[in-house]
Amino acid sequence: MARKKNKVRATFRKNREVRTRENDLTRSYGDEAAEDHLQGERISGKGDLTRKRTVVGGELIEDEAGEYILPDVDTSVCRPGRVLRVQGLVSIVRDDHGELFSCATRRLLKTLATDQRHVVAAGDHVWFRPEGDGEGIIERVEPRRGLLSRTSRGRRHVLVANVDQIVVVASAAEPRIKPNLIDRFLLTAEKTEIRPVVCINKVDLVEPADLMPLVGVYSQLGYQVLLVSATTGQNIDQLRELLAGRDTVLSGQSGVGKSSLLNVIEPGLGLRVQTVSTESQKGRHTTTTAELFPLASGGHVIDTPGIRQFQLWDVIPEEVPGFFRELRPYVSRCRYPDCTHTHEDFCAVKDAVADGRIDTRRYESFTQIAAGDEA
Ligand SMILES: Nc1nc2c(ncn2[C@@H]2O[C@H](COP(=O)(O)OP(=O)(O)OP(=O)(O)O)[C@@H](O)[C@H]2O)c(=O)[nH]1
Ligand SMILES: [Zn+2]
Repeated sequence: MARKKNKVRATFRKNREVRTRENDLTRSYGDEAAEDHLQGERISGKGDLTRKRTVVGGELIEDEAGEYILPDVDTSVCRPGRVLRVQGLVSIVRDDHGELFSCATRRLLKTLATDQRHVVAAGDHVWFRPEGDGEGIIERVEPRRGLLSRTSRGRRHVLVANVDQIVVVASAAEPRIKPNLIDRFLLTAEKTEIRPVVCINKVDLVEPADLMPLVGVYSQLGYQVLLVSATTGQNIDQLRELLAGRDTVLSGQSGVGKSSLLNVIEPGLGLRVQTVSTESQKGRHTTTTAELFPLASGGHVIDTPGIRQFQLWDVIPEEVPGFFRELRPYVSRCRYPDCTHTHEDFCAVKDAVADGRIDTRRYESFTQIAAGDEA
């Protein structure tokens, strides 16, 4: 019988130990579980390192050495799958052949979730035990990366896991292009550390040359920029290629053409996307149930109204400079360690703006966001 046992080595670093452990556990079981683990048994190790051993339901989840042990899975009966969406206690899991299963979650894993939140999130890679009739039991959740989450009542709720990229969609016209809004979307993408791509749609409505200065700024910052038109099909192949085999969140202001782009990339998919949007009209800003839509080319697009508009991530003013790529090299060179880079003298950021090393418009975006101004 094939048994699969995985050990994920937790990296310990002085001072960052607790955070690192939180991240490690978060990747695997979600934040709520992580919080509980951290309240668990602690054993002092060398220096200021603190180590603990966690046992849940009689099963060892983590040993003193910080080895994180995933539950055993009997691979002769269990199958790998992907969670497309979570509906209450049921997760819709798609196996490698595209077959769908309504899965409950094994009790051991549930122990790791606390009160309201499910331990399984949309996008999770799982091992599940098929139980016939399109049903199954999730036995194990693989470690996560690329998380989109939301904080509610002081807890982080994972909306979707294992996202590869965020495509920030803007439109060249109707609605007119709003660079500051692109910056806001990029900032939230930077916060998640998921690769952002800028996609400007409706280029059929403008002179391409008019977009070049803006495209130049983003390209220089290292962002990939695509100029497309859902109407004429311009560069749609490029966008299709970008989505193939990856898990992508499409976000952007309402009306920029996200649904239209998905429709031309994959007819039929758009229809389903429409259904989701219509269903969620009632609670437009509160619906956060993420759903993965498999693409014929492999990969998925992830759609939820909340994620589309990107209103879920709160950013505190002090972290804003870190999310502007071009500001990062300068922030540590200001005279005052708590420099806000707005009104201070001897500010390396302002100096860089003054002599053109930082784009003025981007700097203005930065000051607006850091001041907490509405878009
Ligand atoms: N001229 C032009 N119009 C487009 C293009 N793409 C979409 N549109 C139009 O823009 C409008 C909005 O498109 P949608 O696809 O609904 O926009 P959306 O971003 O999905 O909007 P939400 O669902 O509200 O988030 C529709 O009337 C489309 O026909 C394009 O490339 N060129
Ligand atoms: Zn400064």
